[in-house]
Amino acid sequence: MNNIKLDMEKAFSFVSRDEVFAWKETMEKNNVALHEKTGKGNDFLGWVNLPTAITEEHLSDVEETAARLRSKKLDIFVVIGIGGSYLGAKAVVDALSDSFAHLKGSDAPHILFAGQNIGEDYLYELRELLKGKEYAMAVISKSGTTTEPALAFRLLRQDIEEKYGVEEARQRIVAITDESKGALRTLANTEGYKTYVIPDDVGGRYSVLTPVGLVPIAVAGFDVRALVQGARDMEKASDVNVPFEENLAAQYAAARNSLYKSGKKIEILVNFTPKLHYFSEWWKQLYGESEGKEGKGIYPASVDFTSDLHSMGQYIQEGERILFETVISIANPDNEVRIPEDKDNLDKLNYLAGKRVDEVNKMAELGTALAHMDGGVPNIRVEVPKIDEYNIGQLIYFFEIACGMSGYALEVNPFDQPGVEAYKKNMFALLEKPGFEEETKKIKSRL
Ligand SMILES: O=P(O)(O)OC[C@H]1O[C@](O)(CO)[C@@H](O)[C@@H]1O
Repeated sequence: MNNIKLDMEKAFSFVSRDEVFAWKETMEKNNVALHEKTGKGNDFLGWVNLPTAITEEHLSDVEETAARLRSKKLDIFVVIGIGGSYLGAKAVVDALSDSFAHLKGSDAPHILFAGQNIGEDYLYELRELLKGKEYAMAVISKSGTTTEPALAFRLLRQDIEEKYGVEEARQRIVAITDESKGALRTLANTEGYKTYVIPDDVGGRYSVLTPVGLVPIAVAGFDVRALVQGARDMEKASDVNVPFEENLAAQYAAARNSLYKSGKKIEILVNFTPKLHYFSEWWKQLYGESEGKEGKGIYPASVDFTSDLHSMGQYIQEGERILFETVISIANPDNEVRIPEDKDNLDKLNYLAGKRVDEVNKMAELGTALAHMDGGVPNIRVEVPKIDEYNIGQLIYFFEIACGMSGYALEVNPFDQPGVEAYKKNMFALLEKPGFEEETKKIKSRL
């Protein structure tokens, strides 16, 4: 079953339906290359069949770990990781959580993140907070050597061992990393932490349905089975035997490539609910790292509407005409709020009395799409019935498989990220990391 609807009508006045559908053969071929592992980066395609490959035992194991940790009556579960080892869990947990859960208190621990930045104040304040809280943590790094999470884990590991003692700390740390390589694997084996493996053939940005995402999402109290089921159903709906005319992910990949070729260099992922803010951050890494290389690629940006209509709205309406929008539209919010009558009507809102707030939001969405279209910004709409585990699982796989097909259409390897190394090399040289002596000399001569 496919719950997602794709509406490209408001893009078709910029690139015709025929132009988009002319990608049929290419996208079908690209989909086969992903499934048969014959294209570029084919050693990183473990995510393609991941949803259907996830076993019952694996899901039970993740749920047992989550239950064991939660039995410690945690206030906070800290997830240490960066990029793909952070954004998937953050996206799903934020989408599914009550916006004010941290102030309302609940049975589930609050999920906080570390190692996703090198902000000294952030780390200081987090450590101060944790002193007075019950907590446990997951440390997530595929390579096991990324500086940001390694640094955060070095600090937080010392703290947790000091607070609970080494033995109990071991019971409160889960390590999610490579099966055999990397410093984190070595440490986890030595310490006897509960560990999960990030498969070799699944890159960070495609790893949300591995334990990288599933463990934090389960600890937060969400239904990982429904999430995986949503992804499984989208895996089926995007399979190679599904023709382009019915394969929405292939159509989305085609539309964005048509728009790119027509000069629309920036894709803005738009939401109309703040719950999806981090879903856009996850999507940005997925598309940015996959496509932005060899001097090519659509630049993935994002906005939260209607908030950002009052900041970025001006540029989108009238700035440089290199933009298109992809709107994730949620058909039904979880809750109902009706606008009350007001006897004085000073705000002149009585014409809305009795209507749901979502009706106003939906008209803002439609009005924005029409205005932006009139202003030269094509609009693709991805409609999802509601935000829940199942539908988020569908969306995740939809964007992943579309990204693979789209990256191949750009003729890049969508599964590497060589450009990320440049900053690391300079940072290590500047920090005088052993082994970087030559680079240190060179970089210092530039300062
Ligand atoms: O899980 P790791 O190996 O710590 O990597 C984290 C992130 O760093 C990158 O390798 C580069 O940003 C991403 O691709 C990845 O998601």
